[in-house]
Amino acid sequence: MDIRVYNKIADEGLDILKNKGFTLNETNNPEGIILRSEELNDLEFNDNLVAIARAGAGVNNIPIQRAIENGIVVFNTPGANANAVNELVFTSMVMAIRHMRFANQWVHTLVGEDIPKQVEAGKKQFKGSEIKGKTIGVIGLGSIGHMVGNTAVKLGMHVLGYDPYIKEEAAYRLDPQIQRVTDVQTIYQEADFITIHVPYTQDNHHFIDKKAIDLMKKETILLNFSRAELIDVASVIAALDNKNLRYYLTDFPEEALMNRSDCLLFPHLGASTDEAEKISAQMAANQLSDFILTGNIRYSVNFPNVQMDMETACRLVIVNRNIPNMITLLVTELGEHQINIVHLTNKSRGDYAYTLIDFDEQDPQVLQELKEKIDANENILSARLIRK
Ligand SMILES: NC(=O)c1ccc[n+]([C@@H]2O[C@H](COP(=O)([O-])OP(=O)(O)OC[C@H]3O[C@@H](n4cnc5c(N)ncnc54)[C@H](O)[C@@H]3O)[C@@H](O)[C@H]2O)c1
Ligand SMILES: O=C(O)[C@H](O)COP(=O)(O)O
Repeated sequence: MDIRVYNKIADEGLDILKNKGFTLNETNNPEGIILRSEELNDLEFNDNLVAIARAGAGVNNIPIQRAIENGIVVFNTPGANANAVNELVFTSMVMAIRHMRFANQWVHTLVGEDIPKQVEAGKKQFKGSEIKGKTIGVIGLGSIGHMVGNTAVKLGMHVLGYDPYIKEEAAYRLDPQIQRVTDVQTIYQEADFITIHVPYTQDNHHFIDKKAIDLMKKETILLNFSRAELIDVASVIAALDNKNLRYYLTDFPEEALMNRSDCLLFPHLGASTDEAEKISAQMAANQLSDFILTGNIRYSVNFPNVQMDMETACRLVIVNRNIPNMITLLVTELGEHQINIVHLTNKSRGDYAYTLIDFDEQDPQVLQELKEKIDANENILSARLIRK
């Protein structure tokens, strides 16, 4: 069993894979892929590939729809790097309004034995302001956004939160002082800081565009630690130029933003901490290896959670279209091969469904015939046999 590793995945995750008997990067036909931000949208899937695990949150670098059609399960690691991003968001806000970039640069220019005196004389040029008492608008209240909102409350900010798709468990985690708004325009019109924490999809390209920026208060500070494509940078630059926006703080630099005193640019550092890299790699490795070894699914972005203890000699793992009669078809096929089903579970999500069937048949010829029969059905997107 081989896993293709892209990007710098923490050793703690790779060790999990090795300890479970996987090899890393040894073949051109791996069963699984583990990655961070590697762009895979044009990747041609190899025959053995059954799963892709993203050690991190964003999956816009993975061709999810094409993966589904090939029966490939895609995972991410919700929440694993949320605190790292949360801390960077507030660091960047304080850096901006306390002029820390320029203050630090200035101090490094000082020479002579009277530096303390020069510091006291020169510090007035860097007088800043505080975030306490200001209003922050948080767009997206998931793993990162809810933490940002809660931290902002603790720092004495007034928090407006917007997330029409928030999951119930995320809503429970929100500090009650966060004011939920049902219209994102309220955030544009009222916030001093606006930070966006939503996944990038084709539907929300330039989520924050000229129209949105035109609604913002003069001197708003805009933060983007989610994805470059969520924000129309040309409109950001125009608003910075005419002082309608005060600062743009982002993890996604591009040429047009370079060398501006009103931008703080970071090299996509949100998740780059020892802690986040370790937890993300461990979660991704566990999800990927469990799926390959048992068929169980946790935290997939394109399939439902499915967990069933494997107590039999053999398990059939099926990805199929979510249409009538699929279970009947599978059960009939097993019956025709005189196979007695011990456990069966089936869950669907949208147009696709996932089925695990446990039984004790071990005759390789019978199993091979069964798999070929099932594979031949056009509504079965993938079929796999796992032996204990
Ligand atoms: N800079 C970094 O290094 C870094 C690190 C982690 C995540 N990210 C980015 O941040 C994104 C969010 O991460 P997360 O872990 O919080 O994800 P998440 O899935 O936990 O939360 C996303 C939230 O956005 C909400 N949402 C979706 N569409 C929305 C819309 N149109 N309007 C308002 N809310 C909407 C969802 O309901 C969900 O609550 C990731 O997809 C990734 O692109 C960047
Ligand atoms: O979506 C994410 O998790 C972040 O953008 C982190 O990306 P990285 O793992 O490449 O640092």
